[in-house]
Amino acid sequence: MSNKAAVLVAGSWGTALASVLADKNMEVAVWTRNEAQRDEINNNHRNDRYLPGVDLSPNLVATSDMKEAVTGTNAVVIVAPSSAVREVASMLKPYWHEDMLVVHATKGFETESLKRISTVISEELGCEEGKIVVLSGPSHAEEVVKRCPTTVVVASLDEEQASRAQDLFMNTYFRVYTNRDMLGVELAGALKNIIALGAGMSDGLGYGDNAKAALLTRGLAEITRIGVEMGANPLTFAGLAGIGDLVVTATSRHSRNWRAGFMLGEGKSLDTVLSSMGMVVEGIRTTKAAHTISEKYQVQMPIAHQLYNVLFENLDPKTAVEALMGRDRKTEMEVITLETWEQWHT
Ligand SMILES: NC(=O)c1ccc[n+]([C@@H]2O[C@H](COP(=O)([O-])OP(=O)(O)OC[C@H]3O[C@@H](n4cnc5c(N)ncnc54)[C@H](O)[C@@H]3O)[C@@H](O)[C@H]2O)c1
Ligand SMILES: O=P(O)(O)OC[C@H](O)CO
Repeated sequence: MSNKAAVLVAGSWGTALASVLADKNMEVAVWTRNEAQRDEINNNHRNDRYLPGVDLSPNLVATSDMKEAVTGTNAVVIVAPSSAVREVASMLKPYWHEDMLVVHATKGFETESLKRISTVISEELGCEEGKIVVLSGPSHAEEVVKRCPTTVVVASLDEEQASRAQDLFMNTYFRVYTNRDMLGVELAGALKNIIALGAGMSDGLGYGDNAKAALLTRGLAEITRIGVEMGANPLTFAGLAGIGDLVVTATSRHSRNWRAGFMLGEGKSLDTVLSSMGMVVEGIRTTKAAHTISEKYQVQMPIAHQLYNVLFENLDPKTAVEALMGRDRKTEMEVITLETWEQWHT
């Protein structure tokens, strides 16, 4: 692999992943459409809007020219918001070649088509889905740039591509595991943001740790239920991309999803919340996607359903909690067992 990597785009997570690579003494080109941001990175080694107060490595160079960003590299990392992935991948297309490792670190779906991000990228590049790797797991950009110990998972339909991605990113503070279940890793990374919104909302309403533990546990149950129905391995949801990322997102003030939920719980409107964030809150689009997916697969996702009502049907958050607490009596053991999953897949 060449010693140069390209990262498309320069938001919080793109800049943090670029820093991981720069710490491995790689030459890293970060592509951004924003020329002021490009100049700030190149002249001041800062990206203050997205990572305030962080000094970036001089190995990290920004450019607004896609050709310049990706020329001379066979490792490209796409870290655009889900709403922009198709557009960014289409800009990469003229420079894509068979030997290029393409890793994406976006957590969401293409809302209109309900496609996963790896599908969107492979469609735009005109390549097999096995050429794409997803990187996911519990990882706040703010902690990665401080070199706090962090573990993530990379998954691909092609294990060799996943190993290449593991080699690319692994360093002393950034530990990378592989996983063969790309579908499960992508679903877990996207869907946990809904539960993080709900956990923030619960905190904003003034509810306590009992409520949050309930949301995390039952949230994981509904993520696993839909994931297994769609063909994912249930064990993926017990791993870094599942419970790991759910915990880090739903319990941390770094999380934009948790913060947005908190403000909604305090009674702020969705418009007010969005205009004050200034960064992507993927859980909002993902709640819409999950609402449609749960209907399509006829799988109950009660927490996502109530979040949908709060976000898009003006339901008062407190009433949403009452609706969740007042559901029909259930047994806890409805989550599909590994045995059942294996029977379905043999
Ligand atoms: N921030 C984190 O800690 C973190 C960690 C893991 C995964 N992620 C995921 O990474 C993805 C990106 O999140 P982020 O935190 O970097 O977002 P961000 O809000 O910090 O930055 C988004 C960037 O995308 C750019 N952008 C938006 N639309 C664009 C377009 N059409 N063309 C080109 N650039 C465009 C913006 O200008 C901005 O620089 C999300 O899916 C998120 O869930 C984030
Ligand atoms: O800040 P959030 O809520 O987008 O979450 C960031 C990451 O997904 C945490 O792993």
